[in-house]
Amino acid sequence: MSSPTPDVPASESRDARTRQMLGMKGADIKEASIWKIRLQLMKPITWIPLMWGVLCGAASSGDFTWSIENVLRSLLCMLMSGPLLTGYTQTINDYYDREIDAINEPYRPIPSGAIPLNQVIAQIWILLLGGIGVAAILDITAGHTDFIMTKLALGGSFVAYIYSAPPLKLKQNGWLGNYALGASYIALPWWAGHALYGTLNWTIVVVTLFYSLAGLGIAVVNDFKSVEGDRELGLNSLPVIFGVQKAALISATAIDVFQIGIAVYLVTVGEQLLASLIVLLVIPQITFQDMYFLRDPLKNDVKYQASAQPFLVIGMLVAGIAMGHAGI
Ligand SMILES: C/C(=C\COP(=O)(O)OP(=O)(O)O)CCC[C@H](C)CCC[C@H](C)CCCC(C)C
Repeated sequence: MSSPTPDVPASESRDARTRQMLGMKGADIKEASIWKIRLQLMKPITWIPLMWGVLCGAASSGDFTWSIENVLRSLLCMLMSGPLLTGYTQTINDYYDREIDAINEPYRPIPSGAIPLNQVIAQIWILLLGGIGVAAILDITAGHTDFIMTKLALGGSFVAYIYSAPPLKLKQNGWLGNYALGASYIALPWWAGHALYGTLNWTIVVVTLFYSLAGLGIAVVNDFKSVEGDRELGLNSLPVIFGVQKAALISATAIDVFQIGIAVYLVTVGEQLLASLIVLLVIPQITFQDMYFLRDPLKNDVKYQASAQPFLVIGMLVAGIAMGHAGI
């Protein structure tokens, strides 16, 4: 084990290492193995929502049963959506952001020169092909003749590409970029989980795209950390377009209204009990918005996410179970 950098306190150095392993911001560490650098590029912390989305989809299919085979297939699907395809997404995002990062976060793996560009490109291809390959394996083992998992993996990878790469670079547009983010964290893995066990249908597609508008609200919360930089670089995030306070209100409204919208929909399909549970799970989120986020979005964005998000993600699973139960 290497010792902490001499002029940095041990606890700070440990914190930087943990941040590096998870791919969080503030991972400013000088010496690390190339594998840790590769992992840092893949930002493991961001895999979690996409892996969770697969569970929600499996639940909404109504056809998941607890067998070793099904558990293994779920794990394979999570490997595809998390480490492989989200890892690809994050690596390609850092690749196309390398010039901006050289100004804002020069210690990141690419601008700091910790990994050569040709190795980054190789990593992008390996993760992309790995993700598509696993999707094809899932299709073959599930007997899908329409190769739905492969199509979803290809579609998701394409969205990830246009999110980060010019000329479209969706992330430059506050609405489009954040909706793409919301949909890829809620709808896409949900469809994958659903299609793995059942048949993906238009109702599930439309309902989860509606749910993704709550994801848009969540994605906006992440824009408060970089308002000044985004303004200077011409990135039209919602806080840049509307100002901090109004953008926070839009974000909180989207988060609450679209979750409640899902609860209303569930009532219409006869799932009153689980719909009420979703409404109950929105209440603490509103409380944290009032306590932290709306009072000072710039200071409390991370604290708000950490406090409120668990209630949103539990609500997603409840919605998945309700849809499965209603036979949608
Ligand atoms: C790169 C992403 C977010 C980072 O954005 P940003 O540049 O603002 O953040 P940094 O400050 O950290 O640089 C995520 C983008 C997600 C993308 C729109 C689509 C992802 C697609 C899925 C990975 C595909 C999954 C398909 C599967 C489940 C079938």
